[in-house]
Amino acid sequence: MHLSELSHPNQLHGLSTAELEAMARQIREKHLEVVATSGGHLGPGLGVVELTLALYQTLDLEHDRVVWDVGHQAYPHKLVTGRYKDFHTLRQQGGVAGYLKRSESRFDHFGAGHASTSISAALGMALARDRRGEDFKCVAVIGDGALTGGMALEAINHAGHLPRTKLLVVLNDNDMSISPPVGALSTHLNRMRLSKPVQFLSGSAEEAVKHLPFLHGELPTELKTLKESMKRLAVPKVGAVFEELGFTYVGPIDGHDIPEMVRTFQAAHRCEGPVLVHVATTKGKGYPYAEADQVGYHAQSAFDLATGKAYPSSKPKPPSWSKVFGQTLVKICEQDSRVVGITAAMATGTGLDLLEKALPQQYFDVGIAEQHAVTMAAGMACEGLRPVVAIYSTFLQRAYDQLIHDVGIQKLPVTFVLDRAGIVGADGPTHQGQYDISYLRAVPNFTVMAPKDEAELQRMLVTSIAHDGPCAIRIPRGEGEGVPLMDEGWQPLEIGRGELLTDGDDLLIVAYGAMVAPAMATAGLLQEKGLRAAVVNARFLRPLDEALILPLARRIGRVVTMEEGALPGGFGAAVVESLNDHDLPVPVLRLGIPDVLVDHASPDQSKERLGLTPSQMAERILERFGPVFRATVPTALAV
Ligand SMILES: Cc1ncc(C[n+]2csc(CCOP(=O)(O)OP(=O)(O)O)c2C)c(N)n1
Ligand SMILES: CC(=O)[C@@H](O)[C@H](O)COP(=O)(O)O
Ligand SMILES: [Mg+2]
Repeated sequence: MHLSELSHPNQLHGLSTAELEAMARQIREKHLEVVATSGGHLGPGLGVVELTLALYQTLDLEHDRVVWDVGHQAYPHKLVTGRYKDFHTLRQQGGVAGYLKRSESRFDHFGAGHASTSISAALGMALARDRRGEDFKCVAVIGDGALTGGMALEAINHAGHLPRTKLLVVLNDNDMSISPPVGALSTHLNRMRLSKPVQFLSGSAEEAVKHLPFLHGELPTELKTLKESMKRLAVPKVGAVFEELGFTYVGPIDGHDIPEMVRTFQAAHRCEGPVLVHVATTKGKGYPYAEADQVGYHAQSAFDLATGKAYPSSKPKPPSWSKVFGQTLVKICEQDSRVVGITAAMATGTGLDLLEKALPQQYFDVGIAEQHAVTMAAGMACEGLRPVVAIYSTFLQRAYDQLIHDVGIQKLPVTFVLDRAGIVGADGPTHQGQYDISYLRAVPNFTVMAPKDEAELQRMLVTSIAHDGPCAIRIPRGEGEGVPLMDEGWQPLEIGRGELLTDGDDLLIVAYGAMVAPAMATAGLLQEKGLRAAVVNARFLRPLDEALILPLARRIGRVVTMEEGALPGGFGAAVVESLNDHDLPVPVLRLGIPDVLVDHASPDQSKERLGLTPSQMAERILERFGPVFRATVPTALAV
């Protein structure tokens, strides 16, 4: 059977190993073709092709549940659950999502995108199953990176305490997070995988004796048993950690050996209580470039399959916000040894890999552990360090209590750089940096700011590090505005002071962060209609520059706010509240992300859909204030 004929994963039942291996080749081919064409996560899915086929051959997906952790590795899952023909639309507007999505398929039993949630969800399903007296398998497939997330360990702690709750946890151990994994757990997992006895006992025993004629290429049962018992005795049992926590541990087994996995999963399904099957895989398996550069091929934009290289961009791009942040922080750390950079397993994404290379002693990667990162930074700040925590806006959501409880209330000098703040695009709703303006507004003692461009980012960084209290700076995904940058000597900003970029009497536009450039473009379009708008770069959400904004609002009488964030509780709401608190009944048009989920699409497509392009914003302004403009600005709109 060809992959394209598969409409239900149960069609995998009864296929021979050879047929499954042929299917594996077809999955890899499709996976590579689509990701090379439109970008996406490459290495993770290539590593779980055989795992997916073997696991699904032992499950009845009409009844059983499978929860994939993160879901970035689940392209093979999508290809064997009826989405082969649409797979070319991966991560495109209206197309197949890049993560599991309950609304996309009945085989997507739980959505994700953020790591370390799968065991909790699968355990919840198992407990519900038992309460309802039903009988289906519940399986969580979690990576070694995601296993470093606190939630995963919380779930293991709970599941291991329920000896009669059947649950299968498949640990996909490819010895990689996005970067090489960090932490004691990862070292422990590796001890089993890499120890000499297991290496000897794994494949080499068969190889060593296969040529002996009387063995006919087979390892005699006695030697197999001996091998197994030696394996179990000769190396520290990595399973002890899980077995002491109440799990039956099996492994590590070869995650590319379909028959071995089928046998093991079938045996695991017969076990009572929680079972953990430790599967050793290779991230990027089957594509040499991805195997050789597992960090670089975790995720890729469109690339040439033959060379593995990204297509050259048509015109030179300015450095990304993340790169400017990373480079600037290196310079600051060189001049001030109190300053340290902290990432939660996102060194390359945040630009902190530059600090790791330049000043490793001032760099910390805590693994996928955002809560720990925040509170560790708080502890560092108590002892005189100036920690800079770089976490994506969406992933920082996971450490909200730590922001309040450990940093804000104690007013500790920690700087947070929220990368990917705003619309990120193809990663969709779980990854949009949509909520940080709202969720930071209420956190006590925080100074919250957003730069209009990379030069202002540099100034905000030095301002934050010098400030004796917590600060948060949000920056968007992708390349910056391309403004000239200084190498050092950045002038700190006055906390709470915005800037008037251009004055005008017909309208006041107050823009925040990455919306300042679009605000200026919108003002330009309005000027073509005879309208002169004042534009303020707010710079600060907290404290808001009321001394600048309120007199302008009072004089002009019409306000538009612009933010690349959720409108509920966002920047515009802060301006409205300020006007209200000062009894200024000035009409405000708030432009931003309404109370909706922003699905996967390109950032430009999403902005178009949300009415956030300069031309759309100009139209919306004219629609809202048109009558007033006609009455008070006769020359306006006449053009
Ligand atoms: C809470 C959270 N923090 C960070 C990330 C970013 N992230 C996506 S995949 C990944 C690495 C996951 O490693 P692993 O679970 O081993 O999966 P692999 O990529 O190796 O298949 C990280 C850090 C995330 N998705 N969720
Ligand atoms: C799966 C995951 O969460 C990360 O790989 C994320 O997709 C990275 O996002 P960026 O591509 O914006 O760094
Ligand atoms: Mg991994």
